[in-house]
Amino acid sequence: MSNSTSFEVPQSFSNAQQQHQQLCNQIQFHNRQYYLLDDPQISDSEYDLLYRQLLAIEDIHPQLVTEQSPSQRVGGEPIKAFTSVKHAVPMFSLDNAFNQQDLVDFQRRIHDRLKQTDAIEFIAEPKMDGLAINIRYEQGNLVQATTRGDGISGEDVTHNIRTMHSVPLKLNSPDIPEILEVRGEVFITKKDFDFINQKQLANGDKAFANPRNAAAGTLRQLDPRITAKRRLSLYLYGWGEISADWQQPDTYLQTLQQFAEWGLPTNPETKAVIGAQGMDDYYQQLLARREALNYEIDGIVYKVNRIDWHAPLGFTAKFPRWAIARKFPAQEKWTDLLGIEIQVGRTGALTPVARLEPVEVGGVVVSNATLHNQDEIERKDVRVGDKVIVRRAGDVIPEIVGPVLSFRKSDLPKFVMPCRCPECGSEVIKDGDKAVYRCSGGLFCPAQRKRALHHFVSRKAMDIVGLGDKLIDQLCDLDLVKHPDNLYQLDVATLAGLERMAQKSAQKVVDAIEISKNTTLSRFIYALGIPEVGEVTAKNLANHFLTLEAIMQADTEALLSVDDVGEIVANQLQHFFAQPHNREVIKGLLDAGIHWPEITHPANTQPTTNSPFTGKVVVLTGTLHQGSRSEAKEKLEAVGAKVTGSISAKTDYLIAGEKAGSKLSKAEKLGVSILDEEQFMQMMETEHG
Ligand SMILES: NC(=O)c1ccc[n+]([C@@H]2O[C@H](COP(=O)([O-])OP(=O)(O)OC[C@H]3O[C@@H](n4cnc5c(N)ncnc54)[C@H](O)[C@@H]3O)[C@@H](O)[C@H]2O)c1
Ligand SMILES: [Zn+2]
Repeated sequence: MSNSTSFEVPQSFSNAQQQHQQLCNQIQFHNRQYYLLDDPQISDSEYDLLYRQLLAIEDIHPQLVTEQSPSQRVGGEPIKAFTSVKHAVPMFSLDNAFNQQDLVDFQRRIHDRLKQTDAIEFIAEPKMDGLAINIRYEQGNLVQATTRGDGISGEDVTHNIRTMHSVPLKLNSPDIPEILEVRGEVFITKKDFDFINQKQLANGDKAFANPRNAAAGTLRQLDPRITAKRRLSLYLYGWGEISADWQQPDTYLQTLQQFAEWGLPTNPETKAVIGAQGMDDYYQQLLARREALNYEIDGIVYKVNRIDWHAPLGFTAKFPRWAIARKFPAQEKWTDLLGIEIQVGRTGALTPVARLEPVEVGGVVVSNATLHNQDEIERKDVRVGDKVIVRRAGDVIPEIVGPVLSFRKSDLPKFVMPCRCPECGSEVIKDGDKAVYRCSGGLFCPAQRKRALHHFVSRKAMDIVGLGDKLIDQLCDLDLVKHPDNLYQLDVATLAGLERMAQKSAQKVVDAIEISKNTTLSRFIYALGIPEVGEVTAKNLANHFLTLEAIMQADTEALLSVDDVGEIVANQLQHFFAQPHNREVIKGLLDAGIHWPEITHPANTQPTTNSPFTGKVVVLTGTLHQGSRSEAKEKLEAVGAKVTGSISAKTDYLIAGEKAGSKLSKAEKLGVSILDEEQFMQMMETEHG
């Protein structure tokens, strides 16, 4: 392994020796957890760091290298439950490269040893994140399959390998060597990994930390029926013992191609590349496609393609000198979950955000990650105080995969959503059956300020012309406006002082604000921006209750008797008006002079016509040719129809214009009467005339 990162190696021999011993102990412990128990206690990058420290010490103090050092041993000892099998040819690990310079050095070392100067041809393959297997065929029959183990002896897992559909039990070609050992990686696809983990959790079992772990846990099962269920995959990338009389092709790539022709699974991504530049091109190209592959890879493996060069290059205690693995930046790190903070969004939605002990993942330092909502936290069961797995794949925002449960020493309390908004102290309520929690202080909450104001001035609300989003943002940023009632205190001088505003435009805005004071009750209700209360509901409320006071005082029962108001809407209304802050702002608006004409003939309680649409629930969809949908809606409402946005069993008519889509099919399914535009016009006209 190359040492591109340098560590402080103690100069005094006795200090170095002491530190070396500590590292050996730590690494041996983690090797056991990882290779034998399939239960790692630290992330791979943390492990790699320990390992590189060990190498750095041994580099400066070579007398510390003994046969027992983890640097001289491959993997872990075979587990006792399986029969231990000595490999005919040892199974090695791979040297690691962490950057392009390491690959340049790798090629230079090969040049030196072979006394070559030309760019070397390598084969490049994805480094599958699974575990190594040796499969032995005799006279074309699969006779044994073994794990790598400590490289000298492995575990006999023939019973499990035989369950894999991709592994031929018999090779049928006439040119199969008497003895043929093929080597490759047993792995689990991303899809199968998710599937297995869901099953594990559903059965109350521990989820696997990563696909490698799942593959190892699955392959090292005593009961092959479990293995068979979990769908292992295999790609071959090498060989062990092969009968000496076999005419092996000259190159690595041709040998793999021969395996493929015999029906053995090999990775179609495998390619020949030239020199350090070729290695880098392949690396970059695969790194860019990493997410799209259906299996996890943790790097690229390069091997000298000419087989006759392998012997002169030879092996170290751990790996061949003719191969190297360039690691991808780690996508997953483990870190501490220090706290869960609540962010309030523009719509008042509360989002829990994990505060993390800062950790570098995939090249950026991550100290926060969204946990989305309460359901997500419960599903993942993350708790403050946990060690959590943070993942950042490609350019995707970092996410928390889950806790490392083996680290949870004591019972940590579960997370609960606060019942008050951290920004404004208003009550927090759950959004119907959705997993969203929302601050109910819509008019007052600083987090919701801009959005509340944009909505307040919009055309269908208070319709304040000239008060655009950008101007509102400026007013908020300068703290000139906090709540909608502050708009009515703005004067020309203040507005004229703002960016891109002149005396004349400022005067126009002030005039528009003044004009907006004369409004209707339904517009006013709509302008308040109460969640779930759209234009239609606002109109129905106004027509039903006639006054603002009545709406504000209405109890659930009264609210439910209004058209279009269900339990969710009733709940939102009550919570909204219960907030003292919201009431204050409403009072401020009325004090500023907002008024509306008294409602004497509410449209839908005293319909003036007897159209076939009177009292009917109607939905509009698709493109209409005679005027817009909102015009059609006005006409319908004028004859006492109730126009709603979605099809349900209560819908009486669907008016379907051109290019009607899902609403049309839903109406058909529910047996709702469907009218085209012409039929609709006819029905409207005949009754009017
Ligand atoms: N978290 C922990 O506690 C812990 C403990 C021990 C080891 N580890 C991790 O295990 C790794 C070291 O394990 P290792 O010794 O098995 O080495 P390795 O996984 O880095 O590389 C060797 C292995 O790569 C695999 N491989 C995949 N594709 C290959 C290809 N195309 N050609 C050849 N080989 C291919 C083979 O299984 C081979 O045995 C490191 O990533 C280390 O972080 C972690
Ligand atoms: Zn709030």
